[in-house]
Amino acid sequence: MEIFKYMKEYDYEQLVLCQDEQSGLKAIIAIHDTTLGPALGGTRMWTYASEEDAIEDALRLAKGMTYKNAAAGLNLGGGKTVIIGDPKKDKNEELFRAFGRYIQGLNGRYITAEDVGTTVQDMDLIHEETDYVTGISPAFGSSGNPSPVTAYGVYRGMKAAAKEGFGSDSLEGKTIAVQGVGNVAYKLCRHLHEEGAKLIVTDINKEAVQRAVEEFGAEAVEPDEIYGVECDIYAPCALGATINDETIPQIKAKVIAGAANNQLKETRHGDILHEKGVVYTPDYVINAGGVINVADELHGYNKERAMKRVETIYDNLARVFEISRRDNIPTYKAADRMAEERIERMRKSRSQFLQNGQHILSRK
Ligand SMILES: NC(=O)c1ccc[n+]([C@@H]2O[C@H](COP(=O)([O-])OP(=O)(O)OC[C@H]3O[C@@H](n4cnc5c(N)ncnc54)[C@H](O)[C@@H]3O)[C@@H](O)[C@H]2O)c1
Ligand SMILES: CC(C)C[C@H](N)C(=O)O
Repeated sequence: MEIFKYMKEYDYEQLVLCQDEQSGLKAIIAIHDTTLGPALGGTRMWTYASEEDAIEDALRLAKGMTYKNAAAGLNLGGGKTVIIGDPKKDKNEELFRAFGRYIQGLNGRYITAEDVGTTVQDMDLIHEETDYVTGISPAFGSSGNPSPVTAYGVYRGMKAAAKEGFGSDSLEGKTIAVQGVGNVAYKLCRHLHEEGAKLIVTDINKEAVQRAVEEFGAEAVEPDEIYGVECDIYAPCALGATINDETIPQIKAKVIAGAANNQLKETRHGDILHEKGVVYTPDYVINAGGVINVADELHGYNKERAMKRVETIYDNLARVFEISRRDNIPTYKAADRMAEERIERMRKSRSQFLQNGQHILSRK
């Protein structure tokens, strides 16, 4: 991978490599765009096949956060971190504190939070060294684990997608295939079960599947069977790139709506879904509940205010579907257009009222 060429092509601002021998920290902080404000995005801890894979993941996820934050109406740019390591084996206090010092060194250009493989406890350790971390324990007056709020936002967004696909936003009696029943999807399944949906679930973690079977009466299938099941809605809630050349021919759902980031392997897969008449719900619009929730901490956390904003996911998606229908473009393009137009509008107006390029943290 030619890193500068890649960064130039997609307009990245900064890539920071952090190494600390003592703790074993190897982290990559990618900052995509700070036009709207400091870059906010979670920290993922994962075992990558190569350093190049890790860098590419950080870059892709950071760009996704630029679009997610812009589309959600937040005054925040996009960034993301990946820590190379096994979250089950390689975590220690020194590692997260060393990482916290690297974040502090960026002086507010990047603010972190949870992502796959990291927890509230990890954020509390990072907080020992920096203020530029959100999703820390409620004991600090913060919002805690963002996953339940992400799940609620996905649930509301799925209803907006159902309205587009089936003419009604009721999920009662709908069959929903859920891939991955981890932190977000477990809570999502609870909302869906309470509304009377039928659930088909899968996960590589058998205990997670068993919990969904026992608590929500879900039907369990093997991980590679989930794409082909008879269902109304497919909800990808594990990792990214599951909508691809192999899976699209198998998917029978009319609507795709789930929590995972970067669901389309390539943008052309969004074009194929559009041609097939499948309602694809852009991932970064539907899964913005968590970031909306942690972003509220920057103003002194107020749960009621945060949840009110999470409700806007329904209307944001209705707008995306409307643009897609009006201009006959795939929904992912409609969402990109909405986000890019906001960034461009703010880029122009900022020169009129924020001459120093100050961002919201400087007003704290
Ligand atoms: N947690 C949040 O607030 C949040 C916010 C926005 C987006 N997301 C995205 O939503 C997704 C889920 O996040 P999470 O916090 O629930 O993560 P998680 O790790 O708790 O859950 C993911 C689940 O997927 C399972 N899984 C992994 N590979 C699988 C496969 N091939 N087949 C079936 N199951 C598989 C895992 O075993 C795990 O149970 C991720 O893509 C994440 O980036 C999460
Ligand atoms: C809580 C957020 C800052 C990060 C979250 N993992 C996301 O992808 O949206």
